[in-house]
Amino acid sequence: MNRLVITPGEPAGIGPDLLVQLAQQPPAGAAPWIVVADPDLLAARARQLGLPLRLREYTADAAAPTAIGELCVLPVAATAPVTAGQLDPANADYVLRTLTRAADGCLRGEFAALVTGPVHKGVINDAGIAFTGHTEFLAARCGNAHPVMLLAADALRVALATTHLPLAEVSRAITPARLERVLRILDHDLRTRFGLAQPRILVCGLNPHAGESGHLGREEIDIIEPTLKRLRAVGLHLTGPLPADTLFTPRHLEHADAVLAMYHDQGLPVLKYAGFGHAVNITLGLPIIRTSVDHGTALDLAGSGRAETGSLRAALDLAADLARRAPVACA
Ligand SMILES: NC(=O)C1=CN([C@@H]2O[C@H](COP(=O)(O)OP(=O)(O)OC[C@H]3O[C@@H](n4cnc5c(N)ncnc54)[C@H](O)[C@@H]3O)[C@@H](O)[C@H]2O)C=CC1
Ligand SMILES: NCC(=O)COP(=O)(O)O
Repeated sequence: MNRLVITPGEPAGIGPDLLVQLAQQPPAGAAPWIVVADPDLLAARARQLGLPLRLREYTADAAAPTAIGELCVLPVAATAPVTAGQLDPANADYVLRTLTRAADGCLRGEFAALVTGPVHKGVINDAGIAFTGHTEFLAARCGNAHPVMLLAADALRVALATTHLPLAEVSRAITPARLERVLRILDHDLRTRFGLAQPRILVCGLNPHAGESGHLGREEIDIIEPTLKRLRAVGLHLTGPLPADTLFTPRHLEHADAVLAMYHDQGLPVLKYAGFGHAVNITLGLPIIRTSVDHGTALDLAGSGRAETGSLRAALDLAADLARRAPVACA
């Protein structure tokens, strides 16, 4: 079984556009893919974009590669009518039903990997559902796995010690236990999923100038350095903590396979500057393979035909590669 499953994400965003647009292109990668979505929504978005679309209903035992202009759809009905560009909390449960169906299919081996389109975290919360992101949602769905967010663009890979956390909570969350868990998962998954025999990981400090010997913060001295020392002793190849402002320069990066940033906006702006439009988000630490686009819902572009499919294609290609390369086993 090498089928990939895709969730378009927020129905008012560009996710449905990207699927309709992708259907017009030669198939991405060798693996067939199935979309979990409302067929009427996809047909309506295709009409709005003025693009031809044939929908074929998915059946578990007959998933041939999809022809140009066609999507293979596992139908899940939207809760409320969808207008491109207009969020509606009534469809928050629809978004989560598509994700749940796709993730559960991966967990039971029906699909080889999950590729997600962008969701709108705010509107799901507006519907009264606590939700910080796919990463945390999928970790919970996979039996409370510890997820590690990694974004990759060309040779640059940036992982995060914390995911969707308000900045005011980050320092408290950088504990020896969390850092050790994240670094072990990162090292393990770079070996098993990316085929790196001895991954070289650069670790950012948390504070300006990595704390300036304790004068600008003590997390480096009290938490990060001792954790790195302990993990080096068991064979992990770790450099740091390094000041984040100079770590992301060629002199350091040419000697690294991945960077561990302490929080979302320490690492991702650099990654997106380097590769927005073709970067891929990968969730490590799960018992399933999950890749995703590097961008959000882009409500301003939904239904316009101006959304670019580069990151979704890259996410599909990487998901197919990862599924071919390695069965998933957690650290
Ligand atoms: N994987 C996911 O589910 C992600 C979801 N989000 C969510 O998306 C929502 C909107 O986030 P923003 O910060 O506004 O980021 P955004 O990525 O949606 O938009 C930022 C800018 O990039 C443009 N853009 C985004 N994707 C594009 C594409 N494929 N082609 C051409 N231009 C594109 C947009 O038009 C906008 O100007 C938020 O609720 C956020 O949480 C954000 C990132 C990832
Ligand atoms: N900036 C990346 C991001 O927010 C992706 O979150 P997730 O929905 O993949 O957890």
